[in-house]
Amino acid sequence: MTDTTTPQIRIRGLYKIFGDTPERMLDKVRAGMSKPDLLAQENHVLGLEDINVDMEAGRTTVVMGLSGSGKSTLIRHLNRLIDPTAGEILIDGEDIMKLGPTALRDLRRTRMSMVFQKFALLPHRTVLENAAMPLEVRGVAEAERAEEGRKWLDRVGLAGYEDSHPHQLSGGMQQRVGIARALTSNSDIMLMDEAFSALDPLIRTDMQNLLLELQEELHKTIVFITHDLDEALKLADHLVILNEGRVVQQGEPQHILLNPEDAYIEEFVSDINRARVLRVRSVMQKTPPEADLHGDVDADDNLESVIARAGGDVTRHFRVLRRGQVVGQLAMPDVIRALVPRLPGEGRDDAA
Ligand SMILES: Nc1ncnc2c1ncn2[C@@H]1O[C@H](COP(=O)(O)OP(=O)(O)OP(=O)(O)O)[C@@H](O)[C@H]1O
Repeated sequence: MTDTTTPQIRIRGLYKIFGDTPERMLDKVRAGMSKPDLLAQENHVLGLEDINVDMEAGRTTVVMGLSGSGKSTLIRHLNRLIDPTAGEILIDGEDIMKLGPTALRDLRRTRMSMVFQKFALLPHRTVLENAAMPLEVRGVAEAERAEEGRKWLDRVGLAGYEDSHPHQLSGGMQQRVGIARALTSNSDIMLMDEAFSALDPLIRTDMQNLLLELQEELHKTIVFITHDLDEALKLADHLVILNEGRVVQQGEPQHILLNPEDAYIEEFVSDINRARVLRVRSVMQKTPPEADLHGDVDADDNLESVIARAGGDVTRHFRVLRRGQVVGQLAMPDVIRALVPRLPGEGRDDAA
């Protein structure tokens, strides 16, 4: 992963108000009218309020929030299933509100793909036909689409199931077909709306790992919606937390975990297994170590593995490597401090 990034999707000052006269409600919302007041006094629903998010090319942006926080409303703006009440959505620098019907169809068919919570496979079509569907819609010849479909089915672990029908597969396998179908479309942008939420926990973990593996290789611009914080922390390069239609905090997941900006986020992250989620790079000291440390750890190791390495010895002090280069040092007290959430009355941790 490089450190230089470009936003492929930019959301600027986006508002969505549901009701009969949403534009007339904008000034009231901008003047601070709350979501409950807007509903009680004006009979309008505040879906999204002043959303500003940049989604980088080749990275995974996770939008996380509880039910009703506005996640689906947000993702549906990206392919214009919903039009905003105010604000802009730029994809590759282009304002998608200005697209004509042909350009909009092109955006939906070739520039982005979707993976749905309920898989949305065609029951009477074979697995291969489902996987190749984006190419069929574009009028690609059968032999070519079958080849592409096979390639991606193989890549998601479904070689040998080409002629099966969706109902013959388990939920996890059906979602693999959903992912293969998205990859067959060869679009840069993948929208994933609660894509793993219908799966059993172990299968869900498998699918998350599959997505991480594919992403290492393919560098898609993924927009992943979830209500599950563990999933969000695992998958996100950039994490956007929504509450009541507003972005309450966004940034690198490790940074959010170490620096919750308000009580809502603090409470949200309080139950997380920090040792598993936090990485050495986020808590190490960046100064070069002096000699005679107790071995090496990798900047991307999680703290759980460092604790295992230390074997109960709290005086251990490691050298930190990234791609074979020394990038810092990590003492066990740094690890312990990062694992204990901020106590009342203390200052917040400093993130890397
Ligand atoms: N068509 C609509 N008309 C009126 N209100 C709507 C409409 N669509 C969404 N809303 C409201 O907008 C808010 C955001 O809903 P949204 O479905 O985007 O949330 P969500 O975070 O995706 O929730 P869930 O996880 O339950 O799907 C909610 O208050 C919802 O009731």
